[in-house]
Amino acid sequence: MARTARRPRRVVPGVPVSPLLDIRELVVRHGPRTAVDHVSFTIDPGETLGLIGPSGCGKSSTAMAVLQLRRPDAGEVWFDGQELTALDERRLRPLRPALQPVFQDPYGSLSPRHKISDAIAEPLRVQGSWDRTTGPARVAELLERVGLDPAHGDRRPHELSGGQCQRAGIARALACEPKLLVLDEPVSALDPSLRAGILNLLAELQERLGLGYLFICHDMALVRHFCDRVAEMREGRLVRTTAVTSPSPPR
Ligand SMILES: Nc1ncnc2c1ncn2[C@@H]1O[C@H](COP(=O)(O)OP(=O)(O)OP(=O)(O)O)[C@@H](O)[C@H]1O
Repeated sequence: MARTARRPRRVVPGVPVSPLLDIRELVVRHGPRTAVDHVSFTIDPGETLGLIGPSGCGKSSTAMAVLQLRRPDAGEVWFDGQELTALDERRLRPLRPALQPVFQDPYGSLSPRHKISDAIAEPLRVQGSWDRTTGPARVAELLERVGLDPAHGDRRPHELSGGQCQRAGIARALACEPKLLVLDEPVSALDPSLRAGILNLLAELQERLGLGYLFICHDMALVRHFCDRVAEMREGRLVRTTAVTSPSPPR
């Protein structure tokens, strides 16, 4: 894998940073099975926390609860100073755009029937920020921001490569002006030659926009390469959280 820029976070000494995301004693059950068992962690603005562990240890269940796509069975999710777990759906709705997922399967995250430009415009329409005059230029700007030609907006997902499609998915997430991206194995389905490009894009967006990332992954080398801290899960529990002190050597 080509070298990916992991830049040190801009932290002003002596100035405390309030966490963007604060997960407290999170519990998610699927029927009798406890998938997430009293998990706690924080993510600061501009920070990347890697969440790693074997298949079935509860990473995606944690992600779904963070996104509030699955309400947890116990525990608290605090985001940007608000307790999401205390809000009903009506009060949660305006906060949802700030928490955006990017999933593993780039084709599965976009409707096969719709043009890429429509997929990116949809969150703008839903939020009521779509304007027929300025909207298309905003979509073009988002496509350019993720390294796509605005002409790609006229294509459908199957007419793009996996890497281009993942970039379009990221553009759609950015349309919501998020503060946190939940990246669930965002490069695992991609050809290794495309992975560094997506990771570099994510690093650049984080630098520019100060986004927090929850980066879910199976691959410890990749997590150490890309993240500021690493949280390890086993059988639903968080077994350790460690800071990544120095970037892994180039391969
Ligand atoms: N909708 C569901 N219904 C029932 N059980 C589920 C459901 N989703 C997950 N599980 C179970 O909960 C446990 C945790 O699954 P989860 O998908 O969160 O783990 P994961 O670490 O993300 O796994 P992977 O890396 O394979 O995606 C597993 O035992 C899984 O079988």
